[in-house]
Amino acid sequence: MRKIIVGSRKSKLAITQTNWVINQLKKLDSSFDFEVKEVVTKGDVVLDVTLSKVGGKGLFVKEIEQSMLDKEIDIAVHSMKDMPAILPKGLTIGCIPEREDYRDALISKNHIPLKDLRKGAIVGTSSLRRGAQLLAVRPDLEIKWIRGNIDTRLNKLETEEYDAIILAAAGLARMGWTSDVVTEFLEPEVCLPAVGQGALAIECREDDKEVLELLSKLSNQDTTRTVYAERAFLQRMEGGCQVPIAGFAQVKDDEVALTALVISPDGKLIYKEEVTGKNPVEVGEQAAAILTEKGAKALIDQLKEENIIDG
Ligand SMILES: NCc1[nH]cc(CCC(=O)O)c1CC(=O)O
Repeated sequence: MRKIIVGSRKSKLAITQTNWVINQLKKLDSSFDFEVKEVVTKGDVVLDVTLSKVGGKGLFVKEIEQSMLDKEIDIAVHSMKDMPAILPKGLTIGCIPEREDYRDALISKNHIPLKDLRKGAIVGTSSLRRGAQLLAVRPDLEIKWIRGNIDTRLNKLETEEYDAIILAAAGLARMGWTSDVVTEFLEPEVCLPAVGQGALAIECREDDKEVLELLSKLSNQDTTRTVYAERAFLQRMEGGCQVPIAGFAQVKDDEVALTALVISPDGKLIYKEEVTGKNPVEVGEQAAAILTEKGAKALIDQLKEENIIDG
């Protein structure tokens, strides 16, 4: 019986996601053993530094990918939104399971909703995308950088001067914490999610036929199509986790409907477009072309030059 070695980061969320995937795979096919191997990533070591200053996207996955190429591990479970647009040679996304809650969630002291937060309230987030979209509806808010794992951030809301923080609902849901902590779910009209938010990516070696066949059983078609559209858009815009770009797609009547957004960090300049079509990658590329035409790419390039975001 083959034992599949599953690489995982050490955070509670990473371990929870990894164990969830292993349990699903065991239910779908009982002919494999599994072992979890913890890998420390650069992203975990530098949690206190602003992510965009130390290399942004890819920080959480690089070491894991090297272990996979070196055959120390066979598969790895990642949050899709932490995945770089382009994978290293030899590796592939073996499957994308069904998406969890895609929304961002507001967690505030005394459960005060967004519209009732005091004037000038301090909101903690390390995401330009979230900060910009909040400022678009509440320009008076003060966006303050916050770093750390989900549990660290929830702790900082209690002990530091934040009035509220924003976290992905999916992470909270996977940890089983949603009902205890969430004040308000932010719908995509208010805060469009990050590309891939709420979805998982299971990465493996391209030539590992046995693992690919196993993983295909956990694939979800709608999620795969929507994530492909979102990532095609992201790739064309040359953005990353630390760029104020958002993209969220849903399947409607067998078509993929993608809403794509590029926004200035102060929330004042908004480029937004909805594109629908049968072919996910074409939908994403078309959204990128339209936003580029409107001037969104110029904004991204300008931000890069000003060094506000990582190149
Ligand atoms: N940026 C970090 C990150 N990467 C993935 C998740 C969990 C949610 C998901 O799987 O999309 C989180 C936490 C958060 O954004 O609150």
